[in-house]
Amino acid sequence: MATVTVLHFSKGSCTSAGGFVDSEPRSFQSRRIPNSRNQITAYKGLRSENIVDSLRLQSNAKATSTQAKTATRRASRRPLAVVVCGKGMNLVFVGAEMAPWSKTGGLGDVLGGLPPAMAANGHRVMSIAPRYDQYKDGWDTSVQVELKVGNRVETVRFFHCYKRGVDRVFVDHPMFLAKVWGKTGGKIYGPVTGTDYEDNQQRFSLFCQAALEAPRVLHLNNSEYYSGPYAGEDVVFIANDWHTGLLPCYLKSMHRSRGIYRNAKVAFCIHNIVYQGRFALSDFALLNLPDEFKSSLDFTDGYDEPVKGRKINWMKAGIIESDRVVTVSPHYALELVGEETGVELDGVLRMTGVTGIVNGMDVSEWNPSTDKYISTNYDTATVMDAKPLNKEALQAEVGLPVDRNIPVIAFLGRLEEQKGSDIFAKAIPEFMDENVQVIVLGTGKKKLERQLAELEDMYPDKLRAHLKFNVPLAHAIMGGADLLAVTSRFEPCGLIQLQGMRYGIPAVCSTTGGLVDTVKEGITGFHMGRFSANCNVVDKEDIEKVVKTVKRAINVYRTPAFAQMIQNCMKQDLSWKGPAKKWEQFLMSLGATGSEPGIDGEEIAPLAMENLATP
Ligand SMILES: Nc1ncnc2c1ncn2[C@@H]1O[C@H](COP(=O)(O)OP(=O)(O)O[C@H]2O[C@H](CO)[C@@H](O)[C@H](O)[C@H]2O)[C@@H](O)[C@H]1O
Repeated sequence: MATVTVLHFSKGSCTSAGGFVDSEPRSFQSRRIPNSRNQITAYKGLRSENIVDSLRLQSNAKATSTQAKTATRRASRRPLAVVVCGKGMNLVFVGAEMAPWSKTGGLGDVLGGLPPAMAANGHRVMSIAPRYDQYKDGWDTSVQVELKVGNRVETVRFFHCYKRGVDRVFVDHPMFLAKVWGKTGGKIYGPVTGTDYEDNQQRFSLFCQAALEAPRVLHLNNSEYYSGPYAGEDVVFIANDWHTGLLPCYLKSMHRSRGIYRNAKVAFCIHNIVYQGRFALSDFALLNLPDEFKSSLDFTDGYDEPVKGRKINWMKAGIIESDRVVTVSPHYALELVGEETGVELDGVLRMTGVTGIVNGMDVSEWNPSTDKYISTNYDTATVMDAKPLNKEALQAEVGLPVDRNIPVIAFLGRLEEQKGSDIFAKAIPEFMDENVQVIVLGTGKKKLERQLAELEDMYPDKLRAHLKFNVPLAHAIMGGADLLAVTSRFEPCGLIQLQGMRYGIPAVCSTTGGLVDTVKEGITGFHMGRFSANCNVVDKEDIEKVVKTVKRAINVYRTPAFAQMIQNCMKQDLSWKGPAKKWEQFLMSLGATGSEPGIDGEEIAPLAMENLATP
């Protein structure tokens, strides 16, 4: 029996079964030609007959004559040579968050950063998220589809922009925009953190269905190398977390049964197994799925929430109905199949298997040498001079005594049991006799926020608790802090420690999930050991682990070895480049028709405002 607390989502109310309305499928298989600066180099290497072949295929798909003429002109200008790049894949990422447009945490970061890295490697990439605000860079495509949700027919409209080589698609419906109005840090899933919208099942049922329509109905011509709808037989969908768990079910029941997406594949990515989308069994009728899918959703646990007894479980369906399952670090993949840590889906995951690929991070948004939120920019050569200046600026900004010689420990993240902010809070009084300052930036459960606010009252000259979602302050903390406390009970990958290392901050971290894969003891951080996964209590031994390791880190801070650790942290390539290659291998293994490897591209450098955390 797993001991991790599982959070449940509230149930919806409508009941009915039915189909959906759509437009005719279009068969289209373009020759994918890379589209970044580096990829243009590869394009030069294409033989002209490949390009002509590409044109013929494009024209089948109603590509415009202008495109054809342009490409012919290009082909005639470029030398003939051997083909140096693969054909790539048609990838469609689907997720409830997509930074910088929407983000409550790491899910948004991954949907923001991985797709451009895949595009840089020569794949044609779309990523789809709900439209939670009137994004000024998201244009109305005027394309609408009607979808059945519960017993209603709903109209969704697609908005779009093309950035960093990716078609970003936003699904527009009042269930998203009117509920959230841009407050994506806190209102994507419910009116306040920890409370869910009553109609979350209808919202995400609609979203999954819309995401399956987008590649088919949108005729996108933003890339100079790709055009037309994505949907041939070779689309690979990457569904992320429970909100997209029904995507493979709808693909089979609504599309494949009608001869569409026959060879399309779905990979299901688990960012956090604790959120599974468990609802009352009777809600199955809301989902417009044939009975044959009932067993994939059917789930029994020992909890009374949201109802006693049998339930449906969206994540379970995502795992079972997808072609392959992947998660965000190899160590977490091992934990997922463990009885104590698989949160009651370990048995299912042992059957399906799960691959672990460690996340990358957005090295453009998080770049100490260009970061506009820190007072003194720096790199590996200048970090030792710049850090003290940034620390002083940070201390002044948060209202702590300004002293460059005091080590500053930061804690940044959602204030939830997963992140162990309660363990950290209990440990703080035990090391406050040290000459140290603590800065917390986080928002989350009120109980946990209060706990930190009380500590600020206790230590007005040593601790600040900023209970907000504040991107500029997050950057300023990375620029000025010395140590990063990551006290997670479990951590699938963790992006905080990657961001910290990029800014020369060794992590003081628990030994779990992706923290095992990304933080090396004595080299890039300090490991505390594994904590109890029981979210209902704070284990005394875990408090001691935090205290002991924080004190150990403070002692190293005062030695030359710490300077070496800063260098070790900063010299790593933490970008999406390496993970994107692993993702390519993984997605190739799904065997979608026509899939070929891409090229060795560089991450497409963000231009202008594309990479800022708020659109
Ligand atoms: N108060 C605040 N103000 C400003 N920015 C804030 C903030 N609190 C958090 N952030 C930002 O939100 C992101 C949090 O990412 P994490 O990966 O650490 O956690 P999360 O648990 O949300 O993600 C889940 O998904 C990701 C992606 O797969 C996994 O890495 C992770 O382990 C898993 O739990 C970071 O970019 C961080 O800077």
